[in-house]
Amino acid sequence: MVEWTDAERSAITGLWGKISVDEMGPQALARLLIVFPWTQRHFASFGNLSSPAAIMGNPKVAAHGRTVMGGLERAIKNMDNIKAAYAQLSKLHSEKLHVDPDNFRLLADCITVCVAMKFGPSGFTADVQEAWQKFLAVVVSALSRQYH
Ligand code: HEM
Repeated sequence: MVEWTDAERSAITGLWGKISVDEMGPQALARLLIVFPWTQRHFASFGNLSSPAAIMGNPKVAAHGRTVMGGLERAIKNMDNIKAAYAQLSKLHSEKLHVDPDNFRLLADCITVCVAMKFGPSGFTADVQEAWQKFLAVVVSALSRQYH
């Protein structure tokens, strides 16, 4: 079981409170598809992904970015049992969507880059970064749990 200090909890929930899912979700998913183009193969039904501009302007990318980022709310609300909170979502990504679990970490890193750019060094301090990356590592591990 993951232990959180009070300082980590407040850093994570404080940062989450400032994050706009509608802004960060589309940015992070677009960044994933641009920087790691092999991830595009899961989104063949999304239409035009032929260039960074096409990806950033694609409304289906934006909508799914909001879905994925909104999915983090579940972990925020279940910080003491993230594994159970994501059991179904892990099964979906493994058994139905066949997403390679390495990609979870790539998306987590894209989210962190977008958040760091948004809040800068004064908002995204070293302490906040450490707690946030621990949080995303737990999310990634929980999502990878149902793979075998
Ligand atoms: C932080 C990591 C991730 C989270 C929290 C997450 C969350 C979600 C959520 C909440 C859904 C909607 C599930 C539903 O409709 O019941 C979803 C669907 C999906 N996810 Fe993820 N996801 C993550 C990473 C990824 C990655 C890395 C990929 C592929 C590279 C991916 C591919 C998909 C696909 C293809 C769908 C279905 C899209 C559709 O057809 O509507 N996910 N994900």
